[in-house]
Amino acid sequence: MTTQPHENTLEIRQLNATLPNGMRLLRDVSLTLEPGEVRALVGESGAGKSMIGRAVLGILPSAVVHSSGDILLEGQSLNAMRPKTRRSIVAKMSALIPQDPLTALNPVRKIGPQITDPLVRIHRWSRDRALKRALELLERVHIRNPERVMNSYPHELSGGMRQRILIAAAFAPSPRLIVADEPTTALDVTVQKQILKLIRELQRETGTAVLFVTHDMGVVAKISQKVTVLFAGRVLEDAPTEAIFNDAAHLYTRGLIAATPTPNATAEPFRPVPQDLIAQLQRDTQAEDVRFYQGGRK
Ligand SMILES: Nc1ncnc2c1ncn2[C@@H]1O[C@H](COP(=O)(O)OP(=O)(O)OP(=O)(O)O)[C@@H](O)[C@H]1O
Repeated sequence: MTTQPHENTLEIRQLNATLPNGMRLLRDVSLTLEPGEVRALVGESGAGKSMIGRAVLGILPSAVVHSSGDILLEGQSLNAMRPKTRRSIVAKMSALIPQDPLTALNPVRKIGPQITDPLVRIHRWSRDRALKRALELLERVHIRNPERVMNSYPHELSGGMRQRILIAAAFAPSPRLIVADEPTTALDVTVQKQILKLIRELQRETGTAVLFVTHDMGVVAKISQKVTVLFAGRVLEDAPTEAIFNDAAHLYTRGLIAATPTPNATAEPFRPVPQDLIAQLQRDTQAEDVRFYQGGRK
């Protein structure tokens, strides 16, 4: 079966997510992700980065109500689908590399079936094919003695190894889209570098489009071609990574870049994003909320 190439692997159109108390977590978020592209979602804690990733994967917290917007995977509107179809399409086309590899793995199951089961259940592969692919991917992510690791429980492995396993599991079915949600945050600095390198290499080899959630502009520079900068669930800036670093349009983006610690000793010292800028953005956000609710949108 041949499939038509689509311009965008992912398209998010004016996505809003609101809590029942009216708090807006996502405000008209729109973005696109082309095949083979890495887009970083960046912003400080609480900006809504993970919420976007979760919305795409259909795993928003139950407290969140969607108020409007749509998500398209290879041109197919997820809103237009029945929930069961939507879940099946999303599971077949996408995968998650989570922040915390320990909680993402089932502690009482061996590693092997945790990689192979989704390949059999969701992708309808034979057990043999799934096993072969799991071993191949474990080798690719530099796991020594993959047979032994497949037979181990998560607690028998280091945090770095567990994250390699989740990367192998995410790439195993060759998904069109991967959401990587701060995949290096829970790891120590040297392991972080290796994991980032591995995701970059696998992404380039497979051409999988990646939505990469991070708060770290250093990571943004290393991994992405495009960047969406978020503040309080709102897109402040959307631009190619090079443009963001050379000539960011928004003061907040410049603040984030200046606030990134650098190993270069001659660089300017670390400066947090100025408080008056944050306060101004918070006022803008509140004013926007007033307009939103006065306009009768819910
Ligand atoms: N389960 C939940 N129920 C209700 N609100 C939530 C829930 N999880 C997160 N939120 C709220 O949604 C907003 C966005 O959270 P989100 O996790 O997307 O932020 P983030 O940018 O990924 O930040 P971080 O880097 O801290 O993970 C925050 O205001 C947060 O308090």
